[in-house]
Amino acid sequence: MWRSLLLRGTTRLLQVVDPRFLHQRHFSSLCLRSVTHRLIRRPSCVPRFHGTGCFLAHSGTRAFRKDAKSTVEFPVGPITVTEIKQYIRSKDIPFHDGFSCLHIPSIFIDSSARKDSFSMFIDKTTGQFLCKDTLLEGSWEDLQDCLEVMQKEGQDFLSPHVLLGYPHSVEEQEERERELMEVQRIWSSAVPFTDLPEDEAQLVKTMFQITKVTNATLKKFGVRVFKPTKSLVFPWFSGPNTSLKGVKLLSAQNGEAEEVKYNEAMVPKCSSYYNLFGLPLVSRMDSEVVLTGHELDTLAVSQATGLPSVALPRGVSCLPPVLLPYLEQFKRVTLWLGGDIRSWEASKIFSRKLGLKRCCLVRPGEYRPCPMEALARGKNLGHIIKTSIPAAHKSIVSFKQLREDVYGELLNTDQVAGVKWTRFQELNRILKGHRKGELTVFTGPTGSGKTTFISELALDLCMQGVNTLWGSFEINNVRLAKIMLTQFAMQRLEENLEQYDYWADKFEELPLYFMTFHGQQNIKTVLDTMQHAVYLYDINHVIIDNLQFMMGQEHLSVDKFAVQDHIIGAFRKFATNTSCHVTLIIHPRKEEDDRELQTASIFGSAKASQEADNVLILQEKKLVTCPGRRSLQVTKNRFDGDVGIFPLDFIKSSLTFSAPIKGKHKLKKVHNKPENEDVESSDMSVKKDEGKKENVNKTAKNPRPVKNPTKGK
Ligand SMILES: Nc1ncnc2c1ncn2[C@@H]1O[C@H](COP(=O)(O)OP(=O)(O)OP(=O)(O)O)[C@@H](O)[C@H]1O
Repeated sequence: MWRSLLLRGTTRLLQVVDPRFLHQRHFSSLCLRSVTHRLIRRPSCVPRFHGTGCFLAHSGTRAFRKDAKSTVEFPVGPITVTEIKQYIRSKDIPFHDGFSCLHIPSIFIDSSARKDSFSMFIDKTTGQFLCKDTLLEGSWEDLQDCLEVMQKEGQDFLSPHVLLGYPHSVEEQEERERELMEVQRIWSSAVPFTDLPEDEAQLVKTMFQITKVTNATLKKFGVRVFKPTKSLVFPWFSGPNTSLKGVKLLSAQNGEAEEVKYNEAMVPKCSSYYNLFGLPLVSRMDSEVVLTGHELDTLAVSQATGLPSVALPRGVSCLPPVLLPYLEQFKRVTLWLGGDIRSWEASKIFSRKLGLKRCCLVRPGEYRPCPMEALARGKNLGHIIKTSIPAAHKSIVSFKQLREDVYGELLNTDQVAGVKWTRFQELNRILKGHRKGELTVFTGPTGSGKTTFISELALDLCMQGVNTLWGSFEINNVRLAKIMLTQFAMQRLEENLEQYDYWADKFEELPLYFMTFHGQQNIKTVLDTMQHAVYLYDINHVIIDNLQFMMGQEHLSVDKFAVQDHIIGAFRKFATNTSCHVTLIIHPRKEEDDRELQTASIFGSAKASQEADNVLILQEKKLVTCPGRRSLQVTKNRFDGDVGIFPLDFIKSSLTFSAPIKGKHKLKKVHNKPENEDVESSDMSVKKDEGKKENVNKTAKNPRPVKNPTKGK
């Protein structure tokens, strides 16, 4: 019996990996082995599914312990909720149809001992399950395996202890124990806020700018102070006995204009552990919750309104599906994630996962800052929550409904323009930033450095918290990660191997994931994988290198343009539907060597440039004096129409492209002429009127004090 279960496990493919795997020399075989070892994770050993699949790879004398937070074991085919329901019905299991999950009685607890009769949750999108009583988690296939076994054996529950023999390496076990000890050490040496002398407590509150938060609130949420690092400690409790599973340490630093800047550290590492802050204070009877993006915001909401409130562990960067079961009991979820556009965008995306119908969103704005600021400014938080807007989308709207959105965009021009690159200022100048939901088409001559350049472009964004998924079909993930790591460290690591671990550790913390496809792929499989990764990791940027690998071989002679158009259309739709930015690398047609590429050089019909929001071309002018010189030309920019070109110098040791020394190349303005007419490859050319840009920035920093009659009522 077990043999067959394990064999079945081997058939599952690992299709998305995160960078922490990429040091491994025998990646795929190890992954498969880890799947065969494991049927379901045991919480005592592996507290969450993010920690599953840990394994060891040895290379010479070095050993890498990999914490497989984000391996995704795909269902053999994507599962639908109808299929899940059909299967469960076929096993005569009763279920409740929840918002994001189906609820069934736990199969790991004897029916006579079940406290809550429906304590097991099956994610409607992925089929992953979580038993809240035992904290067991697993994939849809795992669950099916369990149910088949139960049926065969005629049992009405399975003992987790018999079932879950997952051998952990000594190193893994030690690491886990170390982390738990560290959690305990911090927690026990931290001082409960209310035990601090009043003057010290006031000092801490002033430092964190939380003077309006009462001691009673801090006590209620169990907030402590860790003196050695002058940090606030927020506990994460979970499990049936509400035991301490982790802590978040928050330190405060004075930023510009007397604003406080917070730094966070988490134990266990943030990438391997997720929990909702404030969960133990939620009663089983509560049917309403306010979801915030920060622990301090949860304190503010709770104190000011008395409403149940929980905080997302990693703020607006993600809502891991593993947390969804804990939010199932609420009939109304108000998302108040912060006071900026990023929080607003995140709340719209997260509400899809939570079920639109029960979600209400607090729209950020002058009168609705983040909850802690609202408390500090004496605002009526209850009113703000009451007047939050339903997330459910109406297909026909009037301007009355849109006017707040329009106002928000006008007020926050800079944020609306997207995430700015730190390494490519010229690109900021032309494109203004990297925005959600757009499609960027990128082309350039064969071997000109497209992959290398896009790698750095994406890395820059990823380093700023843009959750990134790579689909590299041409070069394998190890090579790609090597390029990215070199660009990250900005040096030739081959010559500085002693620094490898230092950089690899930092690199591991990036929200970066890789699809494990290689060579020709079916577009549907790729899109399903992307969809799945967006759901699991809130991916904001997908890079596809390159489109030709989805074209298939057999149809090429039939109508390759139609195939390409179809693929581009599918990526366009994906970007729009998921609010995820897709960067698509497309090979150009064969051009004459001495001619610059233009939008029309993109292989295929005009569909690519029509569908794209941005078209970027890596121009290669073969100069004897400067052979590595490239230029990046933006030939389409739907956001504000600015197009232009600027030079890129290639630094071979770090594989990076940087803007040449200032003064060497003068900025050249061009009019918005048809592409390529005014291109001089060594000049930086921006069509834009610079004065206009200055104004935009000023507006963003000092918003017009126009009173909006619809606001603040
Ligand atoms: N500006 C440059 N000057 C010289 N070499 C470069 C430059 N940019 C990249 N390279 C090197 O050229 C090689 C090919 O680069 P890369 O794979 O990024 O090109 P590509 O355009 O993606 O190729 P392909 O057309 O095959 O997809 C790599 O070894 C890379 O380090």
